[in-house]
Amino acid sequence: MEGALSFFSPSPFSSNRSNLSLPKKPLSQFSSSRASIPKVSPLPRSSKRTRKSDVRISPKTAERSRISRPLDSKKINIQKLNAEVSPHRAVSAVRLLRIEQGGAFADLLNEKGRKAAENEMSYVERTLGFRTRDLDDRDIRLVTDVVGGSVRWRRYLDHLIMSLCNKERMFTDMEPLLLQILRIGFFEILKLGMPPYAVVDENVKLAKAALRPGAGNLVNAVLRKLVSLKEKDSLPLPTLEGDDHAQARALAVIHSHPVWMVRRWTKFVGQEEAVRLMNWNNSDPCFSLRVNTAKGFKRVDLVNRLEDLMVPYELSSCMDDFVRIHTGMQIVIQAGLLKDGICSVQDESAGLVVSVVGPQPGDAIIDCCAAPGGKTLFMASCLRGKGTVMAIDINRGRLRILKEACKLLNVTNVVITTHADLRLYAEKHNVKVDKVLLDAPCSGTGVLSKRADLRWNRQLEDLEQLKHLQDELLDAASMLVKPGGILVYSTCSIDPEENEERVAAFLQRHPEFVVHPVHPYVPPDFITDKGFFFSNPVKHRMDGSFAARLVRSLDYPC
Ligand SMILES: C[S@@+](CC[C@H](N)C(=O)[O-])C[C@H]1O[C@@H](n2cnc3c(N)ncnc32)[C@H](O)[C@@H]1O
Repeated sequence: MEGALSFFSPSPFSSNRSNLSLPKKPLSQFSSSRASIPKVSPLPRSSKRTRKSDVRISPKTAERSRISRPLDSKKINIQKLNAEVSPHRAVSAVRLLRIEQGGAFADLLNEKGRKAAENEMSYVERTLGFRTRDLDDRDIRLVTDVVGGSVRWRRYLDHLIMSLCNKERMFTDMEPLLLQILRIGFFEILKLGMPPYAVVDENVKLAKAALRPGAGNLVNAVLRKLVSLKEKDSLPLPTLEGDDHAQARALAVIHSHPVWMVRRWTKFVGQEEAVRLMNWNNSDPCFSLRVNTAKGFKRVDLVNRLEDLMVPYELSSCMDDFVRIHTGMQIVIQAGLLKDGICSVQDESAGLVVSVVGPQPGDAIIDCCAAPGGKTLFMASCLRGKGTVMAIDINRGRLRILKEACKLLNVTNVVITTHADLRLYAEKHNVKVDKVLLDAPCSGTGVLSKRADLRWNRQLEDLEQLKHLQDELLDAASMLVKPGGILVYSTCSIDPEENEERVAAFLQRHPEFVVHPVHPYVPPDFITDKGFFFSNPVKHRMDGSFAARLVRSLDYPC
């Protein structure tokens, strides 16, 4: 579970649709050609070939699209400015292209907001050969919404795009940039409710400028077809019919998830609950802030700052140091609340896992898979300067982020970082401590609302590998627990095979451990009948997390 705000963590920008200020021009100004919707027909063979070469990115553009260091903004040639194309669409299209090529995350604009925006524009220039005007705050919000949303709704959008192309080949052969532009247009019309003809017009302009006039015509035709079908309320979406598999496929399109996830959740919790979960995953993420007590701040200080900034908040009902905000994260960032170490972005579910560990001043704790450090930092602040948290992680880059965060939050005096593979570390070192947290690598199915692209990066086959790794890491972590000490196993997965089943398998292999029910540590609403902690995204309106508290018996020799 990644609780700390970092480049790897979810974008802190709340996707706040109610804050969207839609294009201010009257509709009529955008709808230059409301004439009949051209039919998108397959091209004749000969012209198709011509067109195909036409639609491919030229070698020069392809070269530009190669992902490398962004240009120095000072060297930018003003002649490359294209004032016609809307900045958020150009940036979104290039960003989506980079995500597809594996060169970027969906959650893009972190606390370095302005700098990130400048970098994004450099990528636009490299890829498209022109810049647009700079992104303003509204554009940044739009990029966040459009990129996150287009990634999240990809299966749904692609189903519709494919249905509106007359031939499947036309969709499968579509050049990547053109596909991104169509996804943006479909998402803006169907999910952001932007004025449709403005969306058509603007995306046509982008396609013409970024590709060629023909691509603009195609975007025009397909988007207008969409607008017409939407107006008639007859979008070509699958219906819930047939056997379980057919229904899962239909749900996977309608709610834009992988079929395997739909099938799995339907099996575990039933179709209705699976649909609720998918709706949650598709909803705008809500963020929580943890006040940094290690720097002497109290929750009331954070609340006062939020009130000054007019950011609406809710006090967490289950965690004293936390507040929830649904909107206004960008304001929080710009006001420097994170940069100044007043608070961190951390989901309450991650905070509750720390409650299960129950760190007390004077404890010696090992956080086995610690980076980027959300839980390490919270545990460290609970120690109030007495005791230690050893933060182990195999990933050097993520560990570096953790170290920086320790400095920012003033907890370097109690945190020791160790770059190691936990399995090797546990074998080589005879260290035994009071409390060990293993926040294991997992499928992340509890955090899909915040991690827009995660659902597409996970395969069913990954589960087997993950389960194997989780078992190995549990065995290693158990070696670091002193007799009478505590081992907390946690994940940000909602899958029983990564949670209860891993604990059951561990207890079979390690009779020296028993389950210690989590009743004293978290509210009753979060406790399973086996005494584990579990936050259910639908029920608790937070990320899904699991934690088991295991105690090493005093009677077994180490
Ligand atoms: C779920 S994340 C941990 C999130 C972290 N606990 C937090 O709250 O910010 C899992 C971490 O396990 C680390 N990891 C994976 N395999 C590991 C291994 N063999 N030894 C140590 N760390 C490992 C990954 O690098 C990743 O940072």
